[in-house]
Amino acid sequence: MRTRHAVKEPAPDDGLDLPELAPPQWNRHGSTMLDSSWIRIARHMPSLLGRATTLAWRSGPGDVVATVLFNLGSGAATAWALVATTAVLTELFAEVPTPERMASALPSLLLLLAALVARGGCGALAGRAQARLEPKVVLTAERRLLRDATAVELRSFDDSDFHDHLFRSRTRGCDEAGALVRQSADVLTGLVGIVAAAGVLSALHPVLVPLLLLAMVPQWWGASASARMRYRMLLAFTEGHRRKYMLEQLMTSRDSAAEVRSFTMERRLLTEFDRVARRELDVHLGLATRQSMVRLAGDAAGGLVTAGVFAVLALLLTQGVVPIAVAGTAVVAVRVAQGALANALHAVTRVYESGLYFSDLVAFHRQARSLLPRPGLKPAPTGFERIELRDVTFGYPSGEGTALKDVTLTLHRGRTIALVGENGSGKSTLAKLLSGLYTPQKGVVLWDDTDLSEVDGVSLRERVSVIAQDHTHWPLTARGNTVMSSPNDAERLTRAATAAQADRVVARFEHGWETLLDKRFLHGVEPSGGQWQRLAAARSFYRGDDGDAVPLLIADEPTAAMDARAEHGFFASVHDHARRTGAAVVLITHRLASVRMADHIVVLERGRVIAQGTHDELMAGDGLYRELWELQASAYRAPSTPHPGRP
Ligand SMILES: Nc1ncnc2c1ncn2[C@@H]1O[C@H](COP(=O)(O)OP(=O)(O)OP(=O)(O)O)[C@@H](O)[C@H]1O
Repeated sequence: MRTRHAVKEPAPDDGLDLPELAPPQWNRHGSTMLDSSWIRIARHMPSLLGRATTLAWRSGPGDVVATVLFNLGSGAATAWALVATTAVLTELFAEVPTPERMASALPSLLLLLAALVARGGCGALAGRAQARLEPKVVLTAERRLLRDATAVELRSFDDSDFHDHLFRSRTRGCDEAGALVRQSADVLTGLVGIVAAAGVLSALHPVLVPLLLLAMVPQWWGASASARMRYRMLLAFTEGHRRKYMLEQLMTSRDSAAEVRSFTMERRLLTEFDRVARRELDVHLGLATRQSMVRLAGDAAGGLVTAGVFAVLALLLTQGVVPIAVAGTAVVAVRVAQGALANALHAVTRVYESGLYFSDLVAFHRQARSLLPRPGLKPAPTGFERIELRDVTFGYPSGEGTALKDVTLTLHRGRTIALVGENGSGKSTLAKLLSGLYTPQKGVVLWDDTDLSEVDGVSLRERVSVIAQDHTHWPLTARGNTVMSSPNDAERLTRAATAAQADRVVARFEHGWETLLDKRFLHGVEPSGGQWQRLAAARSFYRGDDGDAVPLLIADEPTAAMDARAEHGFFASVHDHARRTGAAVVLITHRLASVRMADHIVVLERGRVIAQGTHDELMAGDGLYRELWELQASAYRAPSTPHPGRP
């Protein structure tokens, strides 16, 4: 019988029919820009220009001074050129024979030429200073972002708010800081041009200034319409672009290449791509028509108003209100001012837009400041005889409920403690608290009598060696991946590599320890999962092999990808490490056969310690540990069943 709500099975060449995407972080201010009025933009302008100046001053004060001075110089040269134009026209229209007119106009002509050269030179030098300033500003913003991102406490990365701010700042904030400064300088350039034209015209005849303002109205309208058009276009294209990007990634990336083929997804992906691309093309064509209509209307309005302004000038001329030379200069000034205004208006909208994205960066810095470790903490103790957790409770900022609840246990120097429990029971969280990456919300972690919440995190982490469950594949050589930030020592490297059996991995690399472990580099190689794990284990043995300086070694699922021989060797090395260095070792693993060797075993369930003791003690009871142990052991003890169909 058919169910009423049967799900339609896609045909193999149907697209993927992806649902609506969440709004992209990098374009989150697009709709704000679409709805912003000039009044709103003008209200924000002083503070944005102030911010741009401060930012620019911090990054390159010399270039800021040069930008301002050369822009002012360019404005002065524009005014000078307009005055010289009037003088040239006055001489040319004088009622004297032509050779005499030419001769007397020559000095003014030379002055005009000099003014134009000066204007061009100042413009070029201002442009150079601006071009130098932008990358410096971006660099300052990037450095500050990276400094804050690496300085904040680890828990910040579990906070989705912090993530959003960091992502937005990284993807657009820094570049927009540079754009904010560049566009602010463009606003200055445009304003200087307008002021120069208006100043000269008001000196020539006051009636010319309102005429100039009138001639600028179509520019204003054109700038508003084209800015709105631009944002509408960006918004309309965003969704399609992102879908196309996602599909392109799936079809071209190395990670998905094998599955695209194994599950024969090629046709469905291409069909979906075509569908999205066709929709995007339709939007594009529709917008192109509307854009040309707006441009046509803008040009027509601009032409009409400019013709009107010239008609008024002609009237003033015939009435004898302004002489012909002044009218000629006014025509030039109107063109200069219109050009400057168009540039300034475009720059103003971009300053506003960049300012919105830059505000994300400012918000990130503000948040990062509140997430820095407390200042004035004391250095970590050099060692301990025992580590004690008393009633420790911990919950992740973005997690639901608590990951650890009222955990109390003790670790001793030179002994191995194993944490066991089902997925999500809190083992890794407990390891992170022990390694000083997180601090509990309730209860204390003590190294002898020192409460770790009173200890500087960096100095504490220098005393702990960790093999993380999701260890990082560093884009470094095999040596770099093992030594990390410790001093390079050949004997120590050999010891660590032997303990983790990473020496056999390295022996197979053509360049030995100098082999780059990243395929993105020339001659780089990609180790297998198990080879990476051996290297990660060597990394922690290396760090731990530092006399008494590193008294705690934590291994979280260190052998999940290792073969049976490597796994056995690793656990033997861990116990040997504890005996040899006197360090306390915390071991997290689901392979209970390896746990048996631990001096003490702690069983966790839903964030609570439900049992602890030695293997024999726990096996004597009837709890979770015994149940899990029996399950694993029975898999090995089960008699082999013949394969159906085989004799
Ligand atoms: N970064 C995080 N943000 C929010 N919740 C988290 C985070 N990491 C872990 N948790 C939650 O904390 C609880 C304990 O997780 P934890 O990783 O400590 O378990 P585990 O015992 O190590 O599990 P596994 O055996 O699968 O590695 C789980 O409910 C998990 O969903």
